[in-house]
Parts: sequence; C-alpha cells; structure tokens
Amino acid sequence: MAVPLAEPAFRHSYTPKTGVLLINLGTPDAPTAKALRPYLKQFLSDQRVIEIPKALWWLILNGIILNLRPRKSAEKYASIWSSEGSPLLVHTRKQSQLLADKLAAAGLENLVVDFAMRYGNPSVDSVLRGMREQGVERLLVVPLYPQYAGSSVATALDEVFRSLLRMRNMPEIRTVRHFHDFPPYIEALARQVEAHWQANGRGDKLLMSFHGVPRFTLDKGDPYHCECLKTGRLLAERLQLDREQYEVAFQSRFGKAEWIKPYTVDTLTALAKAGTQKLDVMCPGFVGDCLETLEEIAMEGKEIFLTNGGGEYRYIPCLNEDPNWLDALTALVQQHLGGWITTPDDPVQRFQRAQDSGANG
Ligand SMILES: C=CC1=C(C)c2cc3[nH]c(cc4nc(cc5[nH]c(cc1n2)c(C)c5CCC(=O)O)C(CCC(=O)O)=C4C)c(C)c3C=C
Ligand SMILES: [Fe+2]
Ligand SMILES: [Fe+2]
Repeated sequence: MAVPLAEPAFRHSYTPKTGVLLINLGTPDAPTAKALRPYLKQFLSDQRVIEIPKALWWLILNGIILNLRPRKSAEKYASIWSSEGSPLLVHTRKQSQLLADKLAAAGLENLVVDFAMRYGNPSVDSVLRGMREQGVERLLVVPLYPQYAGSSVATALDEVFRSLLRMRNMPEIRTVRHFHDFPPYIEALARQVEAHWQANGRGDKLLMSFHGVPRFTLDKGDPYHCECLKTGRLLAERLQLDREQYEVAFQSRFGKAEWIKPYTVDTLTALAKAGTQKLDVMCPGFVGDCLETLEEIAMEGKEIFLTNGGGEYRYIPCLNEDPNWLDALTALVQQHLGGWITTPDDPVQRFQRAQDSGANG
C-alpha cells in the first residue's frame, strides 16, 4: 500500500462540505499525434479496458498501436475539435457548472461540485485533492455513463479508490453505479427525440447506437449489454415505438476480437440496403457529444448509410446541456445525496444553527 500523503492541517469547528464529483472518460489535450500518444497509452494500459496478458499487450501497444493510432486518431479529433476544445471536455465542464447552479438553486448548502477525467486531464487525483483542500468530508462520485461496464464505470471508481488509498484523512464516500433505467434520464432522451421529430418530421426508423464492448465481457458477467437493451426498450416504450420502428446496435469496435452485436456499421448498411428513406440516429449511452458520436456516428455513419443507398440520415445530438437532462442529473444526485443533503430546513442544520446562535449569543 502507498504511504498516505500529508493533508491540510486538521481544523476544529468548521462546516465540512459535501463533494459531488462527475467523472467522464477523458480526451487528449490537443488534436495532435503528440497529445494523443500519452492519452492513448494511459487509456489502453488500463486492464479494465484491455484484458490481454500484460506482457503480450505491452509489446502490441508499444510496438504497433502507439506508433500508428495517434496520428490517425488525431485527424479524427481535429475534425470535431471546437474553438472551446474537445467536445467531451467542453460538455462535461458545462454539465458540472450547470449542475452546481441547480443544486444551489434547490437550496443545497456547503456543496462542492466538480468534474474529472479517468484518462488525461483534469485527473481524478488532482480534483479530489482540491476537494479535500476545500473541506470536502463526504463525497458522491457520479460516473457519467448511464449503463454500467467494467471498462467505463468500474475503472472510473478504481481511479477514485486509488486516490483515496493515499489519503490520510479519507472522506465518507458514495458511488453511483448506473442510471440506465432512471425515469428522468429516459424522459430527457424521449424529449430530445420528440423535439427532433417536431423540427424535422418523424423518421422511418430510430437507430440507437451504444458504444460496444468485447463479447467475452458479457459471457464473464458484465451487465453492460443488458443495460443498453433495457435503456433501448424503455425509450422505445416511452416513444410508443413498435419493435420494427427502432434498432439497437453497438459501435466503436476496437481490435480483432468479437464485440457485442449487432455492429452499428452492419445495421446502417442493412437499413440502407433495405431502402430506408429517413433514418434517425442517436447515441443514448453518451450524455455528451464526443469523438464517438460526432465523428464515428454523425460523419462516418452517414457516409456508410448514404454510400449503401440509404435516404436521409438525421443525427440527433446527445443530451449535452439540455435542460431536461440537467433536471435528470440533478434528481439523480439529490437521490444519492439522501441523508447527506443539507438544505436550510434540514433538521440537523436547524439544530446546528440553534446551537451556534446559543453559543454566540
Ligand atoms: C460509453 C462508455 C464507454 C465504454 C463502455 C467504452 C469502452 C471501450 N472503449 C475502448 C476504446 C476506445 N474508446 C475511445 C473513445 C471513447 N470511448 C468512450 C466511451 C466508452 N468506451 C468515449 C466517451 C470516447 C470518446 C473520447 C473523446 O475524447 O471524445 C478511444 C479513443 C479514440 C480513438 O482513438 O479511437 C478508444 C481507443 C475500448 C477498447 C473499450 C472496451 C473494452
Ligand atoms: Fe471507448
Ligand atoms: Fe470510435
């Protein structure tokens, strides 16, 4: 075990704070091969993500992947990079600020809301240290993935626990595991689709594309596949879609192994060849647009659909800063803060105020 680090000096009689830490995957610092290399190295060295024996993978990663992929990925990132930076970082930052505003408006006091990235910057460890310095003694961790996967949620939590391992004065901790069937999240998705239909008319089909994972992780007990299907079913029910009016598929296959199916590329090809005239495409497993949605689905996916004879291809943006999603995220956080929440009319707060005024008066 690592040696615990020094902490801010212990203070008597101060009001401890509650921290809410949002965690997303992470993104390179710039859309360049130079910035992609350390980001991909950190990401693809994670044994929650790549389960190949360590020595063999080290050779493949350092000998082949880190020599070829950074340049190719940098070109893709360059095609989606905005003046504010990487879309994933921009949306996560805005979501964190808007969540803080909403929790403050709901009367929650002594909260510190921040975000971190599992890979790259801002790192989980640096943000957690900052929270401790601000007096955070209770911590709620919210990985921004609706569906649980070992390669997304669990590794984000691993990183939190790795940081806690070195803390001398550890905060109390709670973690959110998933919210794939949380009604306000499903409602926010449904309203996003309805707004798109209102503006553009209804498509013939709705394709819900989720990030894929290797097939063997399903066989070994990872619930991700089932949680994606459940989100798909709940959203379709809410939108009153019959089974033939929507498809669920899995994108972003990495490497040669089999991943969970159907693959989004195959579904897009089949829908195009079947003569689909108007296709609506969305990515419910990503709460913010990123490389995987903007480049792979909105751009590459469109090309695949059109070159195979498909009609109109309409990409529906992720939830991003949508007010219904911010309401859902606020509700999720409030639910998980239950018992920790300090609103002005909270009985413990009232007692504390009475004590303080007694002591001062
Ligand atoms: C939605 C949850 C995600 C799961 C589950 C997931 C699993 C997973 N991913 C890879 C490999 C790559 N993913 C990459 C990008 C990426 N992945 C997610 C989310 C999940 N990944 C997001 C949000 C992003 C976009 C990041 C951004 O900056 O916008 C990449 C990097 C890009 C590239 O070079 O193609 C890789 C690589 C594996 C192997 C995996 C499960 C085992
Ligand atoms: Fe990924
Ligand atoms: Fe991708």
